[in-house]
Amino acid sequence: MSKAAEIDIVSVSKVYGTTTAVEDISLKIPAGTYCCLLGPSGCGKTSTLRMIAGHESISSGDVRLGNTVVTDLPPAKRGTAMMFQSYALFPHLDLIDNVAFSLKMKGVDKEQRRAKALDMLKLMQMEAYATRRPAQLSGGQQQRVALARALITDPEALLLDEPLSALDPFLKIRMRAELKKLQTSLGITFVHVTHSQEEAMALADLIVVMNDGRIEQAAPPRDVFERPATAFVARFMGDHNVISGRVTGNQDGMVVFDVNGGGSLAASGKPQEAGQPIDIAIRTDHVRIGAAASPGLGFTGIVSNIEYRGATVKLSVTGAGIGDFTVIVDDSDFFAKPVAIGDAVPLAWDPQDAIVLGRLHS
Ligand SMILES: Nc1ncnc2c1ncn2[C@@H]1O[C@H](COP(=O)(O)OP(=O)(O)OP(=O)(O)O)[C@@H](O)[C@H]1O
Repeated sequence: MSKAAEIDIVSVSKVYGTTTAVEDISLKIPAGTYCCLLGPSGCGKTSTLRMIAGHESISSGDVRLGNTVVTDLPPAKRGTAMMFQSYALFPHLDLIDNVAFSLKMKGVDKEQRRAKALDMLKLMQMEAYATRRPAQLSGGQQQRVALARALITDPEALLLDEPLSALDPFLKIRMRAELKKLQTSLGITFVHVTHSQEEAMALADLIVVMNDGRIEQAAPPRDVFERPATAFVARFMGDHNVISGRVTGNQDGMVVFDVNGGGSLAASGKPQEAGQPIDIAIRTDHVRIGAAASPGLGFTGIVSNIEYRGATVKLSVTGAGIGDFTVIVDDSDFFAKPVAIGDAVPLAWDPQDAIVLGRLHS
């Protein structure tokens, strides 16, 4: 196996006619990282992946793989391999010939390429199916063959475009674990495009959250979840309340702000100028039912919905200019002191749990 390479994306943009799909992004993906490009449909993640692969031209900027600038190199000369969403297997070829295909293109002789293809099928535990055709395989097996085919060139980086989206939910979780294991054992750089935050959290060493052609945050999963950089990231990752308002002052290391059309709250963050717009995030599971310890660290709202989820209960609350606030409480806490729809409940949180968010697009 070849070694992993760092991928360095330097001020890269992609313009299709009048659409800017990717706008001046810079990103370093360290060698051997499992990186997930995460974001909603149309945010530019596939375009970014295809520019790394060389399947899409780069409108401006550079991509470097290891020490080589690959911006103008064709896909086969980059040291990357791509696995497509649909797997793109050839229906008329058996698995050996499917896997051996790129070696055939490179002019490797038949015996040698078939032997290597069999090795790759062994790596993916598919050697018993070597003479079958793709249509005779399950979705998960087809995916393994597609992986074998991508890995046969000993790439320094494997690029995966929504690799799990064609699988049923059960298989998705199983293949997710297999992808992670494969990346760990090969040690090469993986870049995996997904719109599922759950998938990205489960797999990635580095999550790159994209929105509207730009990078909102690039950080390890726990940082992205615990310290979302922007309101977009907090909302996209889920399990956070985002509250917007305008700064009124700074007190005791807290920024004090008026909620749009509501009361006054405080959040941990650097001092800000009065009148500035502000967004803060509070994790839904870090909110308590009870009185706030000091002003600005809670509000009283009306329960608008209650959902039982087994281990937890989800409360929807409105109040103090906050239209839609979610509280996740442990089932035992909830049932020890249940509340009902229409009840007024005091909610509170600790100072460090109200985080001031950055504003990328303002
Ligand atoms: N070949 C193309 N020609 C014109 N516009 C394109 C082309 N490919 C992508 N786009 C546009 O560029 C933007 C980003 O697309 P891209 O496929 O990179 O996003 P994505 O985040 O991968 O979305 P999805 O998850 O839906 O694949 C979108 O607005 C899309 O319509």
